Amino acid sequence: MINTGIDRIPHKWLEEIINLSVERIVVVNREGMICYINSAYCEFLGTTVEDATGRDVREVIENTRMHIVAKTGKAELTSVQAINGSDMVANRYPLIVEGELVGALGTVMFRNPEEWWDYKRKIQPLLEELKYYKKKFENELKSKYTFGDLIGKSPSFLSAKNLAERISGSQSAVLLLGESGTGKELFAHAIHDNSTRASFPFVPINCASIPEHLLESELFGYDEGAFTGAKKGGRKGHFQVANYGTIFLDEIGDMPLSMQSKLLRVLQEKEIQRVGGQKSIPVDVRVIAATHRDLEKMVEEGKFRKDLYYRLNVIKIEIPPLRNRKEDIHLIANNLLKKLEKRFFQQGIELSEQVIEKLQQYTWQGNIRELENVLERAINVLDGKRIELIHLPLYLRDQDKETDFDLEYQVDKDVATNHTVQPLRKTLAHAEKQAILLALRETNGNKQEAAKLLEIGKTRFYEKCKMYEIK
Ligand SMILES: Nc1ncnc2c1ncn2[C@@H]1O[C@H](COP(=O)(O)OP(=O)(O)OP(=O)(O)O)[C@@H](O)[C@H]1O
Repeated sequence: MINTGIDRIPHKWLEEIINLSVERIVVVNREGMICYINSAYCEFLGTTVEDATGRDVREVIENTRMHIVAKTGKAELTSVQAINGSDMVANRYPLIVEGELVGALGTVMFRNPEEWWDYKRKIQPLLEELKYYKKKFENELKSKYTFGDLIGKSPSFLSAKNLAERISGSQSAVLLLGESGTGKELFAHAIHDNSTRASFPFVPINCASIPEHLLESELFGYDEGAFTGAKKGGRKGHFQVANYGTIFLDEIGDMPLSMQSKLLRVLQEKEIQRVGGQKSIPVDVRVIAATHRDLEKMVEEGKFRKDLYYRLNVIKIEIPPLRNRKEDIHLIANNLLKKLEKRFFQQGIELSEQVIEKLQQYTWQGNIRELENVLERAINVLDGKRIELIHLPLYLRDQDKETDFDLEYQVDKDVATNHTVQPLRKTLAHAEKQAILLALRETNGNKQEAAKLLEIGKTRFYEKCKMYEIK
């Protein structure tokens, strides 16, 4: 046998050596009976060495796992154990002598109570801060709106809302279409909230706001050393964070083509690969995508992948613009006022009849977001409780002047309500295409007749048909 030198240490030194190396120590046999426990540990536990020795460790130490380590032979290092209302850090080692598991040895870190208090004083605020951010992070990953928050009673809005409610439980992808500010994000929150995934994360991403070169690592994460500046240990991407939950890809129409193919692969394979990583990581995520762009047209123009469009467009929900549901304006305005009252610590603010009328006349290019801004501005300049015309921005107040202009430059009602101002070139092209289609309809597809109706030559007519891709 190798002489380790321990034999040369006088026996009565041993206990002091142990006590100096670790303040609190306990040794149990395979049955979990305490063979040895030092007085410092006993003092901390509020017992005595005489009382504790020979007893089952579970009777002496709260939340202990020493009896388990004595059986499994597997060490448990730096595990947090609550004793006497404090979180202690315990190390538990299997005691193996001559190759045989004979029990376990446990130590509790910190050499004396002062050290523990000192540690606690330094660490406790950090733990609390960590807890606070953890909670905040978890809350941020929860859906913040329910279907109850989606205000509107107009048939077109209700049909979108009912469809969204009906398909919430499904696992299929959803595509939300609608102008900016119509409430696409609200719909996505509500769908997640009403789904079986509600207790898992809801992760909203704005594809337009992330620089192209970062999008992949943001969505799929990266491994350590993937690029200069990559964090040690790598980082999870949004898809991994959203596991078992829902990812909301807002402004999907702004996703670069190169990224579209990567997204398509993830949707098909249901697994991701981190940037710089080799491993495929399975993910179970429902995708809700949204855009204000005309995706079909983008597909035609080769700006959006057709296969990805079909993947995302399993359930399409179109949210109508505010100007097409004027009957909802008053209702939504009142609802927004209630929210704003809370923010501004006010109560009982109301809209005058003329204001309601003005709000209903306006075309709301920015939809509900614009309405929200108009009301917030009004509250800021309000003296009493009633929002009057004077509290509205000039462009809204002076709609009468617009009416004068309307009288002078009479615009068809249909054009005024359904069309936004486009570059003249685009508007003319649109009108020309419509005129050709109308003529062809009138003549049952006879091109010569149609050209005659339009009073243009045959060659020009064929050229234009080619240009507008009319067969
Ligand atoms: N039906 C609704 N009832 C009440 N408030 C709504 C409704 N729809 C939208 N809002 C409010 O309007 C604002 C804009 O909504 P949201 O961000 O969901 O629109 P969006 O279509 O996603 O816009 P963007 O395309 O610009 O991202 C939000 O403040 C939201 O609370």
